[in-house]
Amino acid sequence: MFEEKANEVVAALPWVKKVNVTMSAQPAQPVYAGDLPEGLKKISNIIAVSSCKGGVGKSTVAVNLAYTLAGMGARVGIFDADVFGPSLPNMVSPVNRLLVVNPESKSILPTEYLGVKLVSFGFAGQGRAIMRGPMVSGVINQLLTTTDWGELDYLVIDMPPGTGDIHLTLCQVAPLTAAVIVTTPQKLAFIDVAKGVRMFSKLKVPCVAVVENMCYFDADEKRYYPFGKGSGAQVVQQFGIPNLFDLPIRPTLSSSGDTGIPEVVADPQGDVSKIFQNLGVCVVQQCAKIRQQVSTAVSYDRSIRAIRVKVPDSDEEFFLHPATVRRNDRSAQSVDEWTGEQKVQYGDVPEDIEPEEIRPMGNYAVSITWPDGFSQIAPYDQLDMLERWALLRLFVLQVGPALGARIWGSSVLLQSWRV
Ligand SMILES: Nc1ncnc2c1ncn2[C@@H]1O[C@H](COP(=O)(O)OP(=O)(O)OP(=O)(O)O)[C@@H](O)[C@H]1O
Repeated sequence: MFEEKANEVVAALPWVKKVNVTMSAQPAQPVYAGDLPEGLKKISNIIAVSSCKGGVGKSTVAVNLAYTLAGMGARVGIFDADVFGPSLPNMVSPVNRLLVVNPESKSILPTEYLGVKLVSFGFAGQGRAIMRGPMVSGVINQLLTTTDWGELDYLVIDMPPGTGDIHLTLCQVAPLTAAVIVTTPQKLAFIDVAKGVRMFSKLKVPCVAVVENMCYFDADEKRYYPFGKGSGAQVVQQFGIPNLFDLPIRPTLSSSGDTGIPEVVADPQGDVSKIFQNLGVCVVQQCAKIRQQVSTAVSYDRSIRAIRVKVPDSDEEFFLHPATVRRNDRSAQSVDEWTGEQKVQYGDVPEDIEPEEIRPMGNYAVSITWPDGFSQIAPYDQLDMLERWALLRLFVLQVGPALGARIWGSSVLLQSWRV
């Protein structure tokens, strides 16, 4: 398309006699090429698809996301990190269902289906595994790092459910670019999402999207929400993750898990494929942003004991008092997720607390590590709100006690509403 268009536009110039278009692309370099295992060196982005509970559709999302990215022209691989119950072998139909080891380099060669490279314990010819934790970590480590993935734009990792050892192993071995969290709309699932975001925050991996799977189904010209409307808005507010995708319950999605043809391949024009297209675009954009480090710069200025926030795409910057930032943490450790009641009291946070480390979490938040080891996720929106709140307080102090007290009262209310 680009070639044709370039030809057409250039040929239309009156002084052009002949057009010769050469298409080339500069492959993106992996972010941390330094100490990486050989097999991972030529991978540009590694995306973890994760859920805290089993059976919520994580593998379905991972596989369909991978084939969507491949459909967009990217070079893609899928690593099924679930050693106990690998799902990948049922969801795709490669001709070769066994991984091959290159006798010279001793590296594993992935199998392939419709151009996507695939590695799963289910293709290792071992049957279902009965292994203890350290063995599992070892197997995963070996499978991931000794595979010769070649040049890939995206490696999608279908993580095992939960937030355990295997996740730590994976994050130590492979530099994850971003995570996509899959959940279902039940109220309780919010707590799972929170756990997942927190785990990835500790591992310094930004969560770029949440997929709420099995949200609704359509019947008798009506839309039904069998598990309730979900807690998407809460996810957006608390963690500042702007990208939420609702996937419906579809018999075709379920059967595609058994037929070996991903839904986005079987029905590329269907509704479900459109949702995956949007998810794919979101992942591509977020990865590009993460790589370019265009996120808001948040740093700690020790000389004035203030957290400096630089607003993206502008020269504007503002400063926040570290203790105020810590006191306004909205995580489960600080606020009761059910009642909204504040657990951390004002006096619990020392006035002179200083952050130990501030790291960007993609484009939406920073992760702040405090001296007591607590890792706080502070969405940029929240930091911005704290700045407004500080300005409001200044205004109250200036307008005098009587009017000030009334405005102060309403601003305290604002504060507790987390506007
Ligand atoms: N939106 C959906 N509509 C209908 N069926 C679905 C949908 N999403 C997933 N399923 C089905 O639900 C089952 C569980 O999905 P999947 O294997 O993707 O979940 P998982 O979270 O990866 O599970 P596990 O933890 O066991 O790996 C599969 O049979 C799948 O086909």
